[in-house]
Amino acid sequence: MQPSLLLASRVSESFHQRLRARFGVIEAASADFDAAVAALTPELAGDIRIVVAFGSTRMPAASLARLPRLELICCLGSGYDGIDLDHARQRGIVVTNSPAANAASVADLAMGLLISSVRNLPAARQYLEAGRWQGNAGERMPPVRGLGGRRLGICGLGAIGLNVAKRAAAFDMEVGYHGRTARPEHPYPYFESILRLAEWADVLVVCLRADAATYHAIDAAVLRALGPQGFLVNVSRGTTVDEQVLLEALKNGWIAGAGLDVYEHEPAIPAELFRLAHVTLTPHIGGATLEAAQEQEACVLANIEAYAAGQPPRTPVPL
Ligand SMILES: O=C(O)C(=O)CO
Repeated sequence: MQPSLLLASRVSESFHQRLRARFGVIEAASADFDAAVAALTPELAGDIRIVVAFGSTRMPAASLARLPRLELICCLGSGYDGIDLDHARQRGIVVTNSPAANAASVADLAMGLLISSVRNLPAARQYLEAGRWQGNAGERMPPVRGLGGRRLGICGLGAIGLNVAKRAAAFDMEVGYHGRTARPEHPYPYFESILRLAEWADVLVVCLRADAATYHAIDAAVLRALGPQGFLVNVSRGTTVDEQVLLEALKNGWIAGAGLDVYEHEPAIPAELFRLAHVTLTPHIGGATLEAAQEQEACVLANIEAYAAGQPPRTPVPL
């Protein structure tokens, strides 16, 4: 009998077919992992050896415990913060991610959010909708400072951060960064803390891995240091930013605006954010390009094939 695999996130048809060729694929009956696991009969749950899902899928110990023969969790994407890693470690469950597979895609979106923020795209649309664009010589939206020459502070110079830096250079921006360690092999100035980076930068782009060390790394002090002309873009995880403090900052003009793809309690978004015209919001679509999906799925397949052949996983995450 083929080992069972629980597919908890949407994937391409070709990937689905390849999984079906080797495993008994059980599709999650709900977009919520807990509900999907709760909906399985004990027999089905007892057969599952592999879970494939986006790494932001919340997989708490209580649900993982209902899969007693689980051996491998493969994350589509770079993050794996949704998984109770202590539980995985204690049970010897191997966890893999797809490092760098979606870095270009996420960096593209970061630039999109950056341009949208700096050039006021949500407000521009509202301006049109309100019928304020009248005649050729009529009222125009006030000019703003362009991107060229602005200082871009990257929090986290991993694969995504490096792709952001490359794109920013094409926009004639100055790049600096903060990360766990300095990376002298890259030409950008290193700042010893996010606070120092925020003092220097006009725009902060957050590309941090979510863990205990980066929880609420963007706090009141950082936002105040970024200042009333500054913008925040977050394409990493919502937990890296204190969302309540960010709301205060946006409402009270501590910063000029924000572009957000990720939220602290996804998929819930504070309703107040929708009322702010200087905020661009997207529903965690950083990695949602066909190219990224293809690379992520190839990486998951390589890990699953190694597992099926009794070999070490290709891209395990540290447990
Ligand atoms: O790679 C990931 O984990 C993502 O969430 C991309 O947005």
